[in-house]
Formats: sequence, C-alpha cells, structure tokens
Amino acid sequence: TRSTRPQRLLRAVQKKAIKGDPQSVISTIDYFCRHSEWAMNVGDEKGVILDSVVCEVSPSTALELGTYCGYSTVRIARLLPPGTKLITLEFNPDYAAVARQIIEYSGLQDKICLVEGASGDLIPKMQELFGIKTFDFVFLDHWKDRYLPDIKLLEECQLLRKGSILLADNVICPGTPDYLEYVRNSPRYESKYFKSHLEYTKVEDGLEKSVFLG
Ligand SMILES: O=C(NC/C=C/[C@H]1O[C@@H](Sc2ccncc2)[C@H](O)[C@@H]1O)c1cc([N+](=O)[O-])cc(O)c1O
Ligand SMILES: [Mg+2]
Repeated sequence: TRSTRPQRLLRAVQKKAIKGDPQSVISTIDYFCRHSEWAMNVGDEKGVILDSVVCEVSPSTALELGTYCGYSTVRIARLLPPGTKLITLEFNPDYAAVARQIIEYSGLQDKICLVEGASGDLIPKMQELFGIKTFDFVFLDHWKDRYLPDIKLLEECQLLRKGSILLADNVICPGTPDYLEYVRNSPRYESKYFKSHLEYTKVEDGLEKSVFLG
C-alpha cells in the first residue's frame, strides 16, 4: 500500500538531514513541506515566534499537545535548558511512530518524552506519571476543539501556576474560536495575539500567547 505523508516526510529527513543536528531536521522538513508536500507542522514562520517564546520562558517543565511528526517537538526541545524535559502527547500511533524516529534522528530523545494517548486522559495523570507539579509552558497544536476543554482540565488538575505560559497554534486557521473567546475574556489570563501565516502559505494565521494569572 502507498506510504503515508508522515512516512514520506520521515524518509526525506533520513535521506537529507544530518543525523544529530536538530536544525537540519527542521530545515529539511520545512523544505519538504514547501516544495514537495504540505503538512500541518507549525512551520518556519510561526516557528520563529514559537522559538522566541520558548527562549523567553526557558521552561523547566513543558507540555506539547499534538506531536504529529515531531517538528515542533524538535523545535522546542532544541532550545530547552539542560536537564529539562518536554512531554508531548500524541493520540495516533502511526504519527507517534514517525515522530519517535524523527526525534531520534535529531538526537534530542533525552529531552523529550512522547506519550501515546489522548490529552483528556493523560493530563490528569501528569503528577502520578512524571511527578510534575505545574507546567511552565504548554504548546497547543492538537485537535482544535480540544484546546478549551484541555486548558480547563489543566486548571482543574492544578497543573498551571501564576505565570504559566500557554501558546496556541492555529487560532485563526483552522481557528479555535471558543478557546480564543475564553483566554481573551477570562480574568485568569492575560492574552496576546502574534499575527503570522498558516505554515508554508500566505493565508493568515497566528499564535495566541496567554499567561495564567493564578
Ligand atoms: O488540524 C490540525 N491539527 C490537528 C493536529 C492533531 C495532532 O494531534 C493529534 S490529536 C490529539 C493529540 C493528543 N491528545 C488528543 C488528541 C493528532 O493525531 C495529530 O497528530 C491543523 C490543521 C491545519 N490546517 O491548515 O488544516 C494547520 C495546522 O497547523 C494544524 O495544526
Ligand atoms: Mg498547527
């Protein structure tokens, strides 16, 4: 049977990227998605905004919802201070299998913990599974209708602290209207929109950065 797009993306990384070099893995994926096949990675333009927020927060504990092929996982992990771990949750086992190989190829496997399962089931287990008290940084890039329920779950599980940073992809395209309305109107968040473009296109999209106020 025909290979899947994530498998073709992985093959391009194994063929063209330098093993152990996260930047070359990132550049190879961006080139492949621009010139061969579009894929739903956060991409290079929004990726620069993601990089700047990760560097600013310099998190000790970080969570990513929606690994897909591991592009943003590698982008985030390459900037984490030594000794810190990025926990990334992925629901689809086929995507997880590709992401594990891309993460390993980048050489960042010691900074990343990929957990297969649904965020709704796994978030309540973060304390017991990883001894996590709170997350300094959360990147949301999974099913768009899960953004709002999942941050409410993070609040309920007391996994956010005063100053925790949430960064959400695709708040314009495909769009997460209920999430945006919540973080922009809740007294518990201070929110800011970073205008950009949908990965590898000229369509408007952006990232929403929200600080939990406790
Ligand atoms: O649909 C999009 N993203 C959904 C991503 C979903 C990813 O997260 C899990 S779901 C999950 C993971 C963990 N827990 C629960 C569910 C899926 O298996 C996939 O790996 C999207 C679409 C476009 N676009 O242009 O159409 C652009 C983008 O940047 C996007 O992110
Ligand atoms: Mg996205």
